Amino acid sequence: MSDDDQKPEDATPDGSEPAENQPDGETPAAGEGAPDQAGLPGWGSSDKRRGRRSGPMKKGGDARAAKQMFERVKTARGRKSSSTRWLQRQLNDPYVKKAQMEGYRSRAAYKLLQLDERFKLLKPGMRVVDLGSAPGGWVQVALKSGASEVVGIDLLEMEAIAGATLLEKDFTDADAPSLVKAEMGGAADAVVSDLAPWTTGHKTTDHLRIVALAELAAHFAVETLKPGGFFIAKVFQGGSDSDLLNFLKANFEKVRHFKPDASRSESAETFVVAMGFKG
Ligand SMILES: C[S@@+](CC[C@H](N)C(=O)[O-])C[C@H]1O[C@@H](n2cnc3c(N)ncnc32)[C@H](O)[C@@H]1O
Repeated sequence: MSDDDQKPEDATPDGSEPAENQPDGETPAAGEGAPDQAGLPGWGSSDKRRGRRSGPMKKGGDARAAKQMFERVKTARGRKSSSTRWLQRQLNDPYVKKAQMEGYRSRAAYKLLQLDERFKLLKPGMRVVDLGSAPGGWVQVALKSGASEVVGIDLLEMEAIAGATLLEKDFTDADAPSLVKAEMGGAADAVVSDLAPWTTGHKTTDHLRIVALAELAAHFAVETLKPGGFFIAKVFQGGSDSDLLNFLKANFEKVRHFKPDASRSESAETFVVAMGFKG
């Protein structure tokens, strides 16, 4: 695989963060346009979002506002310090604010937008499968790009999005791929996967779990895509996923790695993008 597209400054080593019991690299945006976090099982409990460092404070008014937020967070009773760190990071994350302002359900939306900006993937009329779709940021991006059909699947319940079919199901269930295909009712132009297991903080374990999901997604893509279609999957940097890469290279014209700016630099996540499905 060519790493031409990999930004070296983002190549943080795995395990640079303390143990976290949360899907790596993404959390839903709070506030307007975002689902009520408490209403999302798994995502809803801030106790599950642990161990993140906050970003740097901004100068001027933003800094004052951030400090007020920080103090409010700091003095909250009964909240674990890990939850306070998560909340503090959320409050200071520019992509969380942008998602709230622009009506995206998650800051993850900007990852797909930036992947699309880099590789020019999404086109009007496309049929898109979104694996690990909750709370729905990528679904929104696909629909905004003019997708004619979007089918999303997630372990978590998702609030409906007009124009999309959303399945609440474990994608690793034996019948999940056929259910998604049945909902599509035909071949797809794109299979995108932001699937992220809860991380344990153990580098090797986390890497193996995310690669297993990415491999499952890749095999599904090869069974589902039209010739010329594309596949995106979240993976972790710094591990050996040569089986996945060899599989993608054998089935697609071009395979690249790319870490969008919206992917936090301290997160080990990156994305593999496979274009031009050979059919
Ligand atoms: C990073 S989040 C996805 C964010 C989404 N792309 C967005 O834009 O809102 C990862 C999602 O993968 C889901 N997930 C993890 N393992 C899964 C599985 N086995 N089956 C279905 N969904 C899974 C999690 O529930 C979580 O919602």
